[in-house]
Amino acid sequence: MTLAIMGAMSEEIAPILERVGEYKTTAYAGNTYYEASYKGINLVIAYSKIGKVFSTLTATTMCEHFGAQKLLFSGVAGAISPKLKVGDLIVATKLAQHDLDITAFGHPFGYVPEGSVYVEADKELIALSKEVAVEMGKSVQEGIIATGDQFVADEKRKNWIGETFKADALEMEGASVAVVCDALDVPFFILRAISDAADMDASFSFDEFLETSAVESAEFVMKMVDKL
Ligand SMILES: Nc1ncnc2c(CN3C[C@H](CCSCCOCCO)[C@@H](O)C3)c[nH]c12
Repeated sequence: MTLAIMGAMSEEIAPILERVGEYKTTAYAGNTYYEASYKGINLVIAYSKIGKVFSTLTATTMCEHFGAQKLLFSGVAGAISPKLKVGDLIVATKLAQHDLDITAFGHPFGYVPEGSVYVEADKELIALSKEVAVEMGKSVQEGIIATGDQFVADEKRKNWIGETFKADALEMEGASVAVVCDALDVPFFILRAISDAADMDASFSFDEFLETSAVESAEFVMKMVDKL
């Protein structure tokens, strides 16, 4: 089985590469892909670079060019739910694009014809994450994640996203990865560790907690890989 492990920033996959140890590096389509054999599983690892377009390219490449049959995303996110604090983990049950807007034609935010506002993550992988959470003694929240091509650092915008999509966290890649994997029939799982509260202090919090939150998420994802 070929398994894709994806992040958006180098800091999000660095802990994965460190854990894997040895890997083959391939330059392809403006990005770098790392392949490794890990406990009998062929891994393809990459960070996409920031945003929905780059993450669409990487997720598609991992599936179509490297033959990934499942995709796990590990990274950080901004909290919307007040229950989510820095370092907390959230598993996406479904994801939406908060900056997709043709409401001028009467459609809901996040919707375009022949699409859907939400894309649901793989239930088996979510169930596996619940097992890992118990084994690790970690409380992992499940919720809706909203994705957009903006680093959100504004209480008003954050709350609008939360109310409009009933979202618990926000980031910049998950929903585009979801659309790709859903279209290609590749089971996917999106895990994020909170790095900030998407408010006026977000950029400072993000800078402070990116690395530690990225490790939190990566360690959890690798425990899932160990059980696949
Ligand atoms: N509040 C927030 N709003 C939106 N997304 C997030 C995320 C999730 N990731 C982090 C990263 C955004 C960082 S852009 C700045 C990078 O600086 C690079 C050096 O200048 C992008 O890949 C999405 C954490 N907090 C967020």
